[in-house]
Amino acid sequence: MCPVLPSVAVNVPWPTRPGVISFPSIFLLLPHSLQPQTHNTSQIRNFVLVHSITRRIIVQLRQKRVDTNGYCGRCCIIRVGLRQSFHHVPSVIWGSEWCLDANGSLSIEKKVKVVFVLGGPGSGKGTQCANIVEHFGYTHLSAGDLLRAEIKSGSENGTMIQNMITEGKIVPSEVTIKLLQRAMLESENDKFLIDGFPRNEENRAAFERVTKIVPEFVLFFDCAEEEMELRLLNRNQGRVDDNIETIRKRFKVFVESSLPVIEYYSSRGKVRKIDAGRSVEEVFEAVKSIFSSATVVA
Ligand SMILES: Nc1ncnc2c1ncn2[C@@H]1O[C@H](COP(=O)(O)OP(=O)(O)O)[C@@H](O)[C@H]1O
Ligand SMILES: Nc1ccn([C@@H]2O[C@H](COP(=O)(O)OP(=O)(O)O)[C@@H](O)[C@H]2O)c(=O)n1
Repeated sequence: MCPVLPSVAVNVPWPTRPGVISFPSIFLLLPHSLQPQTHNTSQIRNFVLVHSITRRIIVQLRQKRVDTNGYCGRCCIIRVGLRQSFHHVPSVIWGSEWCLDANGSLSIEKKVKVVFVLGGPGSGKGTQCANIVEHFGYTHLSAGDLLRAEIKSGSENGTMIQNMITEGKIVPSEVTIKLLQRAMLESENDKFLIDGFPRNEENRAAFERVTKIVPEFVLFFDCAEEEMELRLLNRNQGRVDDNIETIRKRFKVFVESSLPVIEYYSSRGKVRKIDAGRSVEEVFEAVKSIFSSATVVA
């Protein structure tokens, strides 16, 4: 019999340490027979730790039949926090790293390496990211793709996101950052190309404040507007924003809001600028040399 999980409202706090996605609220899934008030944690052998209880996780738990050691029936979820009680916690569950935080509470920690991929609309970010994924083992997270998927999912923010994209405007950081964080946590990889983000100062500052992640470097695809316009008009992906009116708005937003972000990182020596007006192959040659030397340095 599969465990029956109670629904739990979880308030997941923002992470607090540099380069680490940390969720101090850890939940222990236990067979009902081991109630929190009565159990001796050293006896617990049959459990799953999860960072937050989402519908997706509940479905996964049910499918995985976590109750594998002969326990059956109801399960309960308790919040735990004592370091000494959990010395026998296995180190890896579902590909995430687990450890104790500075306060001695259990947390999921996932150290991640991030490269921001920036450039005007149509500069070739997505095209080159696909190549980088293939050659350098990164996971590609396109902020635009995540936002479009959110619209499709029927999310309560869907209409707002749809309107912003149609107008070429930038979606509030909170929404985009949550999508990026979720995607990073759900991935088993620890190296991410974040494409099309941060797109303005608010995106940049909020991401840094919330995740404490500092990018390894920023890949900047520099391309003339005329070339980008031609590429977008020929992109042919049925996007609502690839029409001349919205394209012009996006160019304006790029110059006014995104270029200052690139300048910010440039003043900190983080920007690797590439002439993106050349052929896909030539651009990728330049990209390769940047990633090859970044790998050597790391
Ligand atoms: N170097 C290039 N030369 C010509 N066309 C390109 C080049 N890079 C990308 N494209 C094409 O231009 C369009 C926009 O590229 P894309 O990678 O989607 O840009 P972005 O992600 O920056 O908006 C796509 O149709 C793509 O096939
Ligand atoms: N950080 C981001 C990235 C994209 N977006 C929205 O998504 C649209 C498409 O972004 P995209 O990165 O997929 O495509 P390009 O404009 O780079 O071609 C943008 O014009 C914004 O409306 C956003 O609001 N915030």
